[in-house]
Amino acid sequence: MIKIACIQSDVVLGDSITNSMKMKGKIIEAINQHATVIVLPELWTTGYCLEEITKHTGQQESIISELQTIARSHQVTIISGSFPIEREHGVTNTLIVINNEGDVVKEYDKVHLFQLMNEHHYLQSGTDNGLFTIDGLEVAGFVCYDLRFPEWIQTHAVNGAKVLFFVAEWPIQRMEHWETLLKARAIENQCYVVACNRVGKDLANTFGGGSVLIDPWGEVLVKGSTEEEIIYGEIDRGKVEEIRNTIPIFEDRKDGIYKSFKKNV
Ligand SMILES: NC(=O)CCC(=O)C(=O)O
Repeated sequence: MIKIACIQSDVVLGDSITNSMKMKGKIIEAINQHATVIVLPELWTTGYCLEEITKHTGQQESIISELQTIARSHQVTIISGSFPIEREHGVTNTLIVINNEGDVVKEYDKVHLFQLMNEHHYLQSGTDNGLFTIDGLEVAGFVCYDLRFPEWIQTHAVNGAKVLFFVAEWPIQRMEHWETLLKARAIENQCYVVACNRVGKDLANTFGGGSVLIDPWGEVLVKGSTEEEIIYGEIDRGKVEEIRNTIPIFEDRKDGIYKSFKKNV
């Protein structure tokens, strides 16, 4: 069993220092509750202050380094939400994974930028996949709007992922979509889904929380409210195999037919 914690926090817009001080306290709280995998939301250090995002990118490295120290000292994995990262071609919205030895083992740049929140004007999208491992278990991580692209997620399941992590700033008016899509991704991929969303408001949006742990049969094991809180749940490594043996969708897929699809009319 792997004990997971999702830290569903509020974010002070454009204040990486305040946000990181608060988050470090919450991570220690989760460690004291014996969580060994800790998940944080999307852009939790800055929020969506995209117009001035380049002012904040310089502060991210030292925050990531502090998280690495916590991960190493307490031997926990931190799926540390996403950060604005300055790259040669521009700023990316990047999921960072730190393993229980304190090493950054994955940097996944959000592939699908969300136009409704102006990401395409300020950020660059990624092209790499979200696969990584936790103690030998193959898993994958995604950022918020990526959730709406089932082919992208399923490609990771076909390539071995057994747990799908989503980090998000998902507004409250679309919570029905959030819950339905997360459940669908769990059922259609026969994977655990772990999703961590922020709460609170920025200048344009109120965010809905509702962080959740769903098993590979689609059962919701634990679900957050619309307030700040840490939700806890457990992943049973054997459960994915059990569900995949019951309905063997990965054996029954017809990849060849999907790829050779031609419209005849
Ligand atoms: N931060 C995001 O990518 C938000 C995605 C979202 O709200 C949606 O409805 O999709």
